[in-house]
Amino acid sequence: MSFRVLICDPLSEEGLTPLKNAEDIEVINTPGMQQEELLEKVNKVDALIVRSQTRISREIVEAAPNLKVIGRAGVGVDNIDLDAATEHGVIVVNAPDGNTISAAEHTMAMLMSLARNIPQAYNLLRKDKWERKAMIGVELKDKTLGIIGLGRIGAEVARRAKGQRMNVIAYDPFLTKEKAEKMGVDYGSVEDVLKTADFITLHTPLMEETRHMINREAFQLMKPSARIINCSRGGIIDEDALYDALVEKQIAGAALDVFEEEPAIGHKLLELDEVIATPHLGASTIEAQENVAVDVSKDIVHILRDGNARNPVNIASVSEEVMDQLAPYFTLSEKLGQFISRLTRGVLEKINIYYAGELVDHQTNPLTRNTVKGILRLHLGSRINEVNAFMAADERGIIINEQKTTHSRGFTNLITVEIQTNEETRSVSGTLLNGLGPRIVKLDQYSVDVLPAGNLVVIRHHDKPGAIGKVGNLLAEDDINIATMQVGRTDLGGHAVMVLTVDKPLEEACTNKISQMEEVRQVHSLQL
Ligand SMILES: NC(=O)C1=CN([C@@H]2O[C@H](COP(=O)(O)OP(=O)(O)OC[C@H]3O[C@@H](n4cnc5c(N)ncnc54)[C@H](O)[C@@H]3O)[C@@H](O)[C@H]2O)C=CC1
Ligand SMILES: O=C(O)CCC(=O)C(=O)O
Repeated sequence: MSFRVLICDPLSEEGLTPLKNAEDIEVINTPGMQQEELLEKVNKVDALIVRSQTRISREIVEAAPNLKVIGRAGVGVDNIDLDAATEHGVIVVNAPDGNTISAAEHTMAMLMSLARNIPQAYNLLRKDKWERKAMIGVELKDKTLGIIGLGRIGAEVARRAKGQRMNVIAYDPFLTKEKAEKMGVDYGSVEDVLKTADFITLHTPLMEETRHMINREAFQLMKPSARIINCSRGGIIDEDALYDALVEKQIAGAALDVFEEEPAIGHKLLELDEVIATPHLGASTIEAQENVAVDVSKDIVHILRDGNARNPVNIASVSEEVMDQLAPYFTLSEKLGQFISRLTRGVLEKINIYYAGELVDHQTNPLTRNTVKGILRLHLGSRINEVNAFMAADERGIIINEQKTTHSRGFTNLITVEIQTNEETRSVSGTLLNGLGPRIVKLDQYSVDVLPAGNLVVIRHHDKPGAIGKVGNLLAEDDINIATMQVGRTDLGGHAVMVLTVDKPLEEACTNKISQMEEVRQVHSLQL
C-alpha cells in the first residue's frame, strides 16, 4: 500500500527527509495553493502538512475521503477545523516543541527592540535623521514582565527575562503558587498581571476563551508606560482597542508578530510610531523549521503505517512508554468489542468496560477507545476510528464507563466489556495469555476458552442431550468443518452456550436451519 502526502506550505527540505525516505510514501510538494486548487488536490491524499498560512476548513476535510492525518508543522492549530477533522476520524498532529526556543528568542528580540526603539531609530537613520533625544528608551532591569500563558514558550521567555534581571509575574490557569515559586516568578491573576507589568507578553493559544482577552477593559487596567508584545496569535488582542489605547496614550507601545488577518498589509496599526512589527516570524529560523518539519514528518510516517500518534491534538496524548505497555492488549480490546456487539440485540445505551489484574496499574483509556471503536464499527462502519469513537458514542447518547476492579478471576489480566441495550445486557471477558495471545474466557455467565479470531458460531441453547450432535450434523450437511468447540452451561438441563470455530462462514440458510432446532434459542455467525 502506498500513501500520498500533500505539503501545503513552505517547509524545510531537510526536515522532510523522513517522508522522502519512506518508500511507501509519495510526497507532493506544492506550497502556496489557493483553496480551490487545494480542494481539487485533497481528493486523493492520505495526509496534509501545513504551517500557519493554509486554512484547513471543513470543506477541505470533507473533500478528502482518504485523509487520515493533518500535520501542523508548528504549534497553533487555529487554522485547522478540529471538529471537522475529529468527526471524520482524521488525526491532527502538531510539533509542539520544535519552535519553542525560536519563538521565545523572537519575543525577547521584540522586547528589547520595543524598550530601545531600535526599528524606529533605524528607520529615521535611513532617512538621514540622527535623532537621539526622541529615541530615548527604558532599561529592562528591575522592570516587571507580565506573562499571560506560561506554557513552553512563556516559560522560556520567563527564564530569559530573569537573565535580564527583570521581575516576572505570570498568569496561566494551570499555574499554582508552588510551581510559580519553583520557576522564580510571581503568581497573579490576569488583572494583577495587567496592572503591575511594565511589559506584557502573550503566550496562550487562540481559542474561544482567549479571543480578544486583551480588550478595552484590559487596556484600561494597564500603566500608561506599559508596552505589550504579541508573538502568539492575532485575535488574542482586540486590534481596534489596541489602536485606540495607543492613540489615546493609555499604553506606551506594542510589538506585534501576529495579526487577526494575515498578511497584515496596509494595517492601520502599522501607521503608528509606537508599534513595531514583524510578519509572523516567531518560528522562522533554520533550526525551528527543520525541527518542526522532522517532527511532523516522522509522526505522519508512523501514523500512516498504523502506528500511534506521538503528538496528537484531537485525541489524548499518551506517552510512548504507556503505549508500549498497552500494545499487547489492543487486539484483545477491539476483538472483545466486535464480538459482544455482534451478539447483542437492541439499541445500544451503555458500554461498561472493567479492567482487572495488572491492567489496574495502566492508563487504560486508549484501550477503552479501541473497544468502543470495535463496538461502533458494527453499525457505523470503518469511518469510526480511535479519533472519533468517543465523539460518535456521545452524539448518540451512548454512555461509556471505564472502571478498574479487583475481580480478575485468577487471571493476570482481564478485560470485561458489558453492553447494555434497550433489550438486554450482555458481557464478554478476555485475557492475554502469556505466549498464547488473546482468549475469550467468559461469555455472559458461561466460562469458555475461545480464540477471538476467524469464523465463530455462537449458539445459545437449552442443555439437552443430542443438541451438540444435531448442530454438528447440520454443519456437516453444508460441508462446514468444526475446528474447535467450547460448551458452557449454568446448571444441568438449564441454559447453555456453544462457541464453535469453523473453517468457513455459515450461509444464511445454514444459520436458519440451526436456529429452527427446538433446543436453540439464538444463533450468531460472525467473523473476527
Ligand atoms: N509567532 C509564532 O511564530 C509562533 C506562535 N506560537 C503561538 O504561541 C502559542 C503558545 O505556544 P506554546 O507555549 O508552545 O504552547 P503551550 O501549550 O506550551 O502553552 C500555552 C499555555 O497557555 C495557557 N493558557 C491557555 N488558556 C489560557 C488563558 N485563558 N490565560 C492564560 N493562559 C492560558 C495554557 O495553560 C498553556 O500553559 C501557540 O498556541 C501558538 O499560537 C507558537 C509558536 C510560534
Ligand atoms: O508556521 C509558522 O511559521 C508559524 C509558527 C506558529 O505560529 C506556530 O507554531 O504556532
